Amino acid sequence: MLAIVYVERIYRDEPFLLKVPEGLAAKIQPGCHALVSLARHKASAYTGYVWSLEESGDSETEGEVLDLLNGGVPVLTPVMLKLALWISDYYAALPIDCLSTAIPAPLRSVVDDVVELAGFQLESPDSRLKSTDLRRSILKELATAKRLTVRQLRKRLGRRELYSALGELERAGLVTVRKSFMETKPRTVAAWRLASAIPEEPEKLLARTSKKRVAYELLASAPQRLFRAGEGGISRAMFNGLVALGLAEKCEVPAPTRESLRFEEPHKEIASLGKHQQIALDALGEALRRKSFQTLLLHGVTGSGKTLVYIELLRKVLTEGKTAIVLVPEISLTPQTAARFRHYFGDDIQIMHSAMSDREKYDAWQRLRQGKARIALGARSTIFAPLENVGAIIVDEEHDAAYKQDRTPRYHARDTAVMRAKFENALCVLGSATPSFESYRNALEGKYALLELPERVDNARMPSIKLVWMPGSQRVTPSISGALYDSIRDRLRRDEQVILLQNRRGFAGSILCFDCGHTPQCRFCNIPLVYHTSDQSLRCHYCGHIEPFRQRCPACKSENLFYKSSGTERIEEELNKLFPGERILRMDIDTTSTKDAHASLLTAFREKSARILLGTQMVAKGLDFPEVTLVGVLMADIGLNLPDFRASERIYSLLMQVAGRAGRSSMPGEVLLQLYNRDNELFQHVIRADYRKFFEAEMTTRLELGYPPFTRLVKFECSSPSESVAEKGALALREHLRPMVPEEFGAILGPAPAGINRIKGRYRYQLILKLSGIKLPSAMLRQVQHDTLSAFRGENLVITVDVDPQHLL
Ligand SMILES: Nc1ncnc2c1ncn2[C@@H]1O[C@H](COP(=O)(O)OP(=O)(O)OP(=O)(O)O)[C@@H](O)[C@H]1O
Ligand SMILES: [Zn+2]
Repeated sequence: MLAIVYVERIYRDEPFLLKVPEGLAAKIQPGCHALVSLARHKASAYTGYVWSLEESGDSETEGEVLDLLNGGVPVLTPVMLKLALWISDYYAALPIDCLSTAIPAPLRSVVDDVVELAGFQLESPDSRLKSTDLRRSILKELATAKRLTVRQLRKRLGRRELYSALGELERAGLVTVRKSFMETKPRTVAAWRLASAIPEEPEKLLARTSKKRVAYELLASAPQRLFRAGEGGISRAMFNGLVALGLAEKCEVPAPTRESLRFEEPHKEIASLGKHQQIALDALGEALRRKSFQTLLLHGVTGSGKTLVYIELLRKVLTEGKTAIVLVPEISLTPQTAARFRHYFGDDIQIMHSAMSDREKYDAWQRLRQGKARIALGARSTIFAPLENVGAIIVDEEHDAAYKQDRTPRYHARDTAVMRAKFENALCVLGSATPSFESYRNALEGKYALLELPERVDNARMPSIKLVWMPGSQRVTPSISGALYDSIRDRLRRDEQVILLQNRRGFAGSILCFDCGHTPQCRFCNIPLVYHTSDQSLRCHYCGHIEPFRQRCPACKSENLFYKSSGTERIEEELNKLFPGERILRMDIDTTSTKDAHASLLTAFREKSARILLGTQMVAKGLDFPEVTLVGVLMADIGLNLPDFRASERIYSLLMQVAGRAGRSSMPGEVLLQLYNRDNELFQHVIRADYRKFFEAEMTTRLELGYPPFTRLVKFECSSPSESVAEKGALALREHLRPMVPEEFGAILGPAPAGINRIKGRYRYQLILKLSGIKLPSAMLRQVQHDTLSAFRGENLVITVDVDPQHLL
């Protein structure tokens, strides 16, 4: 028998044709993780993934399969194999990179696994499995050494069929094979609760004002509950002091996993679905019953109750005996959503968190693989959850750019979700208040079914949105207008809550005039120019056009220019002056870098220990706080400075998302957008909050300028420590590309320096290939890459290819 295997660490497109030894022939299957030896690389063993199997023929083999890992159980289902190869083909990445991306790292490395003799043996080994030399030797080694790593066993017994033998022994209950993980975290932590038998008159033991009394009162307030050090501000020493007095007892509890240190929210019972929710759910139920692949776009305004529709759909999916995947842009930003899912599905849902340890990732994977959890919820890579019999894949906030992976393979999880649903014969549900143009266009053209939730649930109304034109407004501080100040003050008087967004998205080095609001643009591309300090120039990062810059606004000659985003910290100071004594929660990269900082900030806001939440983009997504009645955005138009044709789409969606945080209950919401470019048509669309109109207007521009979704883009990036090599590489690449792109089907733009033109000591130049109506086969794209590189051997040139880039910077 022969196996076709993609091998790790070998960078070639084609799989290897390998011999399968007799002993493995009965067990090997497509999707198995295999240990292999290659004829041309005798010295070391490699691992790889079995793609398919063939009868032996005359074809020449390139090595052989030595063994099967993971107990011979395939790590990739047939659908996953297909999906990985689709990613490879569509995103022009090596198949092996795509296959290994689909499997979590802790599963891929096996040499450190620990093998031990099983503790109890009820039957003698011989009655259960055939004894072979290798199996006997393994048992003998373990009898003396007690525990060995696979690496140690390999040294003693050789690697041939070792894993298979271990797998057999493990299945017969004779040995255990465990993953060993470098854990820095303790497995258990101490916790305290009120002692079960308390001495009489406990107060007498405690001085009236002592900290210990505070700690005691905390424990007494919830006698059954376990408290951890730090809770209620009580230290470990203080709790131990109570133990010494006989007032408390100490226990060991399992260390909280990343995911269980989570945001808790009181559950809200919902009597019935709203009218539109019910219509959408009925359509989804109908689609599910058809048992065939379909993509549906759920376009629901903010606060329309999309989450509940997902939950009801998932219930139906589980009832049908199927499994499901739910993707969210980032878990830590949406703890409320995660908490809701967990409430409904408990252990049936496996939440994948980016901060999980290796062990947690491994355990999560096994739970899903073994069907112990039937729903996987997580960010981008959760699209590879090892579930079988998938009934539905839900992509929440499908427009979010976080779904695109920014390293090889540069897949888009939303598009990958659609493909996986197709291979699984499942439903794919894309949800958003502001769908991506790609998805909305597909819906209008009938490729996707369109489901709409045009109203908020529970009689809540959409907030009213007003613009505050900064150049013509009186200001109370440099960043806060009188209008915004008055509104904040009103809310605080009524004891309502406020969310403030310091928008800095996309302020990537372009310039804004404080006086007239002008931003210099490329006259060829209609996108803002980027300021380069090194040579005092403005450059177009799309076409490469350069013009000199003299520190004055080209429109009004003012020198009062804004170059860099002003931070949230400064706004916080301004707010402190305006509202002395008011606690302000600041949420940005600096305040959320520590563990669980997100969850605790949001908890504080929910408990109303603060009424103002100020932050960057992080405050715009998914938050659901009924008492927020005002949303203020500082510099609402800054995103327009992004040298990217998607700038308007992104800023529209950011503003609609953040505006959507206001007025989600019976209290009406108000939104104030402070801006400079009031004339930009975008803001008229924002005020009207009519997505469809905005889409139509923006699509006209896209069509005129030939941008996606009317064309498809491929971005090439050439980087090198030498600027001239990077640039020459890009030029050479362009020459290789030119013959492949007939003029009527596309254009090559650039080379131009990338937005951040030097990262980690490497200069970056980029080329953008714009294709209309054709697709270049990925083999061709890789060939071009390869041919260019071969002329730059030894010059440290790296070329990356990004199909459907989300950012042109
Ligand atoms: N039928 C209903 N009756 C009452 N309340 C509901 C109903 N459906 C959902 N809700 C509540 O309405 C609120 C908004 O729902 P949800 O967060 O799902 O909205 P959404 O559409 O995801 O909005 P966004 O896009 O802004 O995140 C939640 O607090 C939810 O519990
Ligand atoms: Zn240009």
